[in-house]
Amino acid sequence: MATSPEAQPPRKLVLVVAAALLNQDGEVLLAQRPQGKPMSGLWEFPGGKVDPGESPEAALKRELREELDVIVEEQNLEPLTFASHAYDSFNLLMPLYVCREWVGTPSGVEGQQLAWVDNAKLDTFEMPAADIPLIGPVRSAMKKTIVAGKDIMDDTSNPQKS
Ligand SMILES: Nc1nc2c([nH]c(=O)n2[C@H]2C[C@H](O)[C@@H](COP(=O)(O)OP(=O)(O)OP(=O)(O)O)O2)c(=O)[nH]1
Repeated sequence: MATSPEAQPPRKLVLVVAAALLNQDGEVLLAQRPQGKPMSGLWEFPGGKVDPGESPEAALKRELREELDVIVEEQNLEPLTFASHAYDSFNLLMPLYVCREWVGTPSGVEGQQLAWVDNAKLDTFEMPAADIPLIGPVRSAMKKTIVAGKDIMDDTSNPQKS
């Protein structure tokens, strides 16, 4: 007998916010989930759960400070896309922001490995199932950085363009 959606056990909704930090070379920062946590070893976008009463942007600013020791301004968090994924025990809803400006050098405060990853290598990092549909939009944002950077270089090397 086919199961109707109503027959599925209820899962709680978990709201997580995450950031694709993009550097000037068009690379994105990924963090490896530490041992002892669910999905350990997989590579994810830095972020975490939104606390009750907290705005998504405030939560992301807090998580990036706690996890990476970087300061971001909310105005530098640009909404990109979101993930909506049914894990076995919960439904994940995860807005993903692009961040191109921050203060500080990202470091793995909680002992997590970090990697700056270029477009060509993104496929080689194993990510949580929820993140797979995010890769396309992140790649587009990475390409935009490189195109914008090239325009700036072209402008400085060609004074007649200014
Ligand atoms: N930060 C982040 N979390 C992700 C991504 N993809 C994905 O499925 N997740 C899931 C993993 C976790 O279940 C949840 C993130 O919550 P979290 O990092 O605050 O929680 P956690 O499981 O590490 O542990 P805890 O804080 O509850 O102790 O979202 C991603 O790209 N970034």
